[in-house]
Amino acid sequence: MTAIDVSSISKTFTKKLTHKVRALNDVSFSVPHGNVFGFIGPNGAGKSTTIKILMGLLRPDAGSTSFYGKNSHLPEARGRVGYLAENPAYYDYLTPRELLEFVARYYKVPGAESAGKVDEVLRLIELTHAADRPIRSLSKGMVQRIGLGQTLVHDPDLYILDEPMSGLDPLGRALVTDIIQQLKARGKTVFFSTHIIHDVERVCDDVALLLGGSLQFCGAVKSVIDGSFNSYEVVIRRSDELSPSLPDGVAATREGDAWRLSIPRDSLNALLSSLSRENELLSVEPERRTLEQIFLDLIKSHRSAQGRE
Ligand SMILES: Nc1ncnc2c1ncn2[C@@H]1O[C@H](COP(=O)(O)OP(=O)(O)OP(=O)(O)O)[C@@H](O)[C@H]1O
Repeated sequence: MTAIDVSSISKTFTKKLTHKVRALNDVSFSVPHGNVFGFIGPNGAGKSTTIKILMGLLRPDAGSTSFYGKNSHLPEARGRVGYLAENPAYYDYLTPRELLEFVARYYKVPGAESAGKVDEVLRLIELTHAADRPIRSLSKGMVQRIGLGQTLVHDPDLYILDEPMSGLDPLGRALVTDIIQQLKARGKTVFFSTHIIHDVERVCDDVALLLGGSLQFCGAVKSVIDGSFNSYEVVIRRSDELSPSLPDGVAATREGDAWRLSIPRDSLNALLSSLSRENELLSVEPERRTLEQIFLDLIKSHRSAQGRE
């Protein structure tokens, strides 16, 4: 079942009457139900514009979006969604408990369940101790956690979170990634935008990269990382000079009675048989790059291609 479908959306903003900004250019992707999906891209790539179109806060110039097969702008489609906006503003004289009770009433959570649900969410976002203090007296990170909390109150199937880790310290980020993992374990779908690619690598099944309003990549995180390596790290035991001598392109460092070699993928087979004849092989591992390194390279090559145009 497809939770989110984005089909060929485009959006151009007009600034100062004449200046046009093409924020999205024919973007399409879909998110299967039960998936944790990371939506990444540099500042101005079009992430928030996509999310606002999904939530019906902006109309696309072309294309369409749906939640579970229904136009995402319809109230019955949006009722299944918990949404965290990029820069949410709350009535700051309310307390976290009052705000969550308000959200529960808005989503018609039955009165008998509401108090228990609000307490559960306060516990989950670790704000029980501050539940009855006005929001204006809370830190930025606590307010960000309330933002996540208000998406959880009506227990929706789908979560659309615009930068849920923004403004959080490492403990706060770990809490958010933990909540996302709990949602996944309960069969929920989570779609979130972020600049923190490391968090995508930790929690996401799939990832999409948006650059300059166009989708550059969309696929499984595991396949990006598994497919990205182009060399192997080989460790051999040998306390004197290596034999046979190494060809160009192979880096070697000595560590005590072992040597650590970095061997290009296409030279591995040939070299491994001669190395193993004269040395004791300790390990052979692909030298994987992180998702961050892979995407930074993609972003840099996109920018240099744009510079050449
Ligand atoms: N209301 C608007 N009027 C004019 N231009 C806009 C408007 N909203 C967004 N833009 C422009 O559209 C482009 C995409 O912006 P968007 O906020 O979607 O990017 P983003 O990927 O979410 O960036 P960030 O990571 O900085 O939040 C940018 O060039 C931005 O200046």
